[in-house]
Amino acid sequence: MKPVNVGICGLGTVGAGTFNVLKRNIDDIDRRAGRPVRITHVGARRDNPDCDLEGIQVSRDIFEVVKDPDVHIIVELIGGTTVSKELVLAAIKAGKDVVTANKALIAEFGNEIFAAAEQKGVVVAYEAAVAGGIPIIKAIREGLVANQISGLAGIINGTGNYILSEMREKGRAFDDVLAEAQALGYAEADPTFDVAGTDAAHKLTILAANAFGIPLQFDKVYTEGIAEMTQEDVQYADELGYRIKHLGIARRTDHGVEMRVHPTLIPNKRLIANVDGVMNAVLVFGDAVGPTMYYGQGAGAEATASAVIADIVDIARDIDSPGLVPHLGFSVETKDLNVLTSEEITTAYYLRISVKDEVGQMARIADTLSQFGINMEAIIQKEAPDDTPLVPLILLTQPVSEKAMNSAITAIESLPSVTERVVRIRLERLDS
Ligand SMILES: NC(=O)C1=CN([C@@H]2O[C@H](COP(=O)(O)OP(=O)(O)OC[C@H]3O[C@@H](n4cnc5c(N)ncnc54)[C@H](O)[C@@H]3O)[C@@H](O)[C@H]2O)C=CC1
Ligand SMILES: N[C@@H](CC=O)C(=O)O
Ligand code: NA
Repeated sequence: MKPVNVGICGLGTVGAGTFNVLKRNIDDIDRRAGRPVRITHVGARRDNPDCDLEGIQVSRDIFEVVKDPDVHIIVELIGGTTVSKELVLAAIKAGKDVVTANKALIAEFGNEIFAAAEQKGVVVAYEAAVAGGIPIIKAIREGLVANQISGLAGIINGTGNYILSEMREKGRAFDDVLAEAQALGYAEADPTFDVAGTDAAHKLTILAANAFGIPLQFDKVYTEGIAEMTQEDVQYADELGYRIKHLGIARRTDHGVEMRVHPTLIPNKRLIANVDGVMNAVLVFGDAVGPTMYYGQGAGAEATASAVIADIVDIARDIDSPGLVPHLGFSVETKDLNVLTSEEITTAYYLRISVKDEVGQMARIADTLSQFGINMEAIIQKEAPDDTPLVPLILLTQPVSEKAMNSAITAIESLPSVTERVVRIRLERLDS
């Protein structure tokens, strides 16, 4: 069989991982692909000491890789959305298939990129862009094709989960764990993408499009990060039988689609509540299959390389008849499912309210909540910490619209006995 020639653009964490795993496992990969898969050209600003580039053409200008007539597949691993977009569109224009790990690029410009690829009859594959090594795109787009998917919830940022896990298990400081995640190659070039939830929002955009057959709509994802998480809330949640995880949630309701990313309390008996460290997990609810969960390493050089190479092999297998699976899983998209605003979303809540230690405060707060139709499921009152006269009240509510919760919190914060901001974290049972 004729070999398929691969050009890698970007030789950082994932680029080097891809280069080395492909080299290490080449015998099995070739047998699986049914033809030799060869890296013939690398585009990199500088050589990477982890990669032996002997016998491989190296260009400092990545566009030289696209111009190389012998390269069939362009692997974009430079990140960002400017040069990478130019590179991917140039590759498509040149009639080449593309593999990318770039979730920002796909979430923000995927509609345009896929349209260009379909017009040209080439493939843009992006398994590595969501949940690293977990084959979640393949699972949703192919394995679950029989199902109407009602929703999904995932831990889809390895850096964030690593930080939250280390804070909870070892009491480590946020910045210290983030620096370690950067050194391990988990974090984005700009780690605020991880911390502020943007990276998870990019991935959720892609998951929701594949689950529901809707266009990519990154700008409609409600996004909160993990920067404000405190040890205090992690501990109180634990006492109530919950873990706090940073989740991406997409759900199809009678009123529209929810797309949101935020810290979430989950009952600690759920499998997904026990996914720790850099591991990711995505729970998908299909009407025929029921709940299924996909678990694995969400970041890191070789885990991500695993997904990049899977895409390369998929393309190599179908090189003469590409494009059998639509880019976002559906051959016909629906534009009829509107995306709900955050105020329209209904969830249960964890609230931590610091009140002056005076008689009747708990009743006053319960009364204020009930004025907005909010029922409580649980309430605990803690001792005032040594350095403050304020008593923490911890409440769990029944599901309520965010609009009602916003109004209730404004009313509570205006009570004379409440002098600090109310902490709120959404709570999901994840049983359907
Ligand atoms: N690190 C991880 O665990 C994961 C990363 N990704 C994605 O993979 C992509 C690459 O990420 P990393 O490898 O972590 O980043 P990185 O920063 O380690 O590597 C990027 C490489 O591209 C090079 N580069 C950037 N612009 C270039 C240009 N114009 N010409 C030549 N080289 C250029 C940089 O010098 C660097 O070596 C990003 O889109 C990222 O979001 C996806 C999943 C996991
Ligand atoms: N920075 C990302 C890398 C993988 O997508 C993460 O931490 O999950
Ligand atoms: Na993946």
